[in-house]
Amino acid sequence: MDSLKIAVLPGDGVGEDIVPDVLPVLDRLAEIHGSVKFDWRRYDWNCRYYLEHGEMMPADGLDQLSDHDAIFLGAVGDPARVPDHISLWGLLIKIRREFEQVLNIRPAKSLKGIRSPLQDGNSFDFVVVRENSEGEYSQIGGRLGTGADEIAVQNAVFTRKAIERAVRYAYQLAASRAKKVTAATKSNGIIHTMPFWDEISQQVAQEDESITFDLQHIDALAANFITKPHTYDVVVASNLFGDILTDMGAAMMGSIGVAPAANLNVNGKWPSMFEPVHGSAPDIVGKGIANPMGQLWTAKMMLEHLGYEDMGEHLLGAIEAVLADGVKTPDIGGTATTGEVIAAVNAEIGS
Ligand SMILES: NC(=O)C1=CN([C@@H]2O[C@H](COP(=O)(O)OP(=O)(O)OC[C@H]3O[C@@H](n4cnc5c(N)ncnc54)[C@H](O)[C@@H]3O)[C@@H](O)[C@H]2O)C=CC1
Ligand SMILES: CC(=O)C(=O)O
Ligand SMILES: [K+]
Ligand SMILES: [Mn+2]
Repeated sequence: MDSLKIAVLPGDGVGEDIVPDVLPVLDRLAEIHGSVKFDWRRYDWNCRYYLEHGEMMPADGLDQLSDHDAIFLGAVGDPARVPDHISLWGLLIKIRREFEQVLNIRPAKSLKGIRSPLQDGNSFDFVVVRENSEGEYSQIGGRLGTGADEIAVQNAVFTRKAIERAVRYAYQLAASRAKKVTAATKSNGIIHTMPFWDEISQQVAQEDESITFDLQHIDALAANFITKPHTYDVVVASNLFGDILTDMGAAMMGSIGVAPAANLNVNGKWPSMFEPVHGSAPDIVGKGIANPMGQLWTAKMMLEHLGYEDMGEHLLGAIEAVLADGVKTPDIGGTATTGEVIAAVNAEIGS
């Protein structure tokens, strides 16, 4: 039997409320399928660790993580105690960068049992491919001066290699879906990087004419998400645009608590990392009402990535059945607790 060595990082906030309780569901799924078992290795690296040690993870933290089949993470951030740029860049973004998890794949679709805030919210199904290694999230820049003359400069970095990689991945994905790729741009306002993005994505688009390709300015695209969400299949976007569009996708589904994500390493050198779209939700932490669906659906993406598609489908089926049954946390209109939703998914999985 295969054994999968998975690094488990609950992280902060609701990550700690959800992640540990999701693992037994996956163990049960593995037991039923009989072809694999999980070897969970927990790492409690988070803002508490930072306050004790002055860093978000040990100096050899990445070394320790490198030796796993995947990383299963909750969320990072405790903004009342540690500035976000320190906590996120010290753990989450550090792992994404150092492990070359260059793509962040974030599906969104209408789900039975959840009411979308959209008027036309019952028939959308799209995936955002977010460039995850560069773009607007760069460490290049700085601050200068004081008082009224104080300034800050932040440089965005775009490379041909990363743009081609993201658009090609979007194309591959679209080929197995509705054969449509939309690239998010803003070349009418950002005059160096975004025309570069447009040019390269159009070049990649020319390689495969079986896919419909469209460039849309991010402002119009955001509006279209609201008014005609069913017109999207695969959306490819820079790091910042993809970050924003995927919180929108989550909201369109009914709550950020249900949205999953995969940070993919595509060169096979390091593990990929699976974490839901949401953050640590400090406003609801410890109340037992955090929605675990996003973390569960994220687990489905991890299983799929590791080659256990059947287990992933089984899990997603159970998630959808529980939603349709109305076992829901308050963010999606229910009264169930985190634990009750997880128990319902566990029961739905069968034995
Ligand atoms: N990938 C990550 O680890 C991310 C971390 N963060 C960090 O998380 C902290 C909070 O950030 P926010 O901007 O407030 O975003 P957030 O995603 O944590 O919360 C936004 C809103 O969604 C709700 N929410 C989030 N997850 C939920 C769940 N599972 N069930 C029900 N409701 C849920 C929260 O209660 C809040 O009202 C910050 O430190 C931020 O930097 C934010 C986004 C992503
Ligand atoms: C940090 C953040 O907001 C994200 O990765 O989605
Ligand atoms: K997260
Ligand atoms: Mn985000």
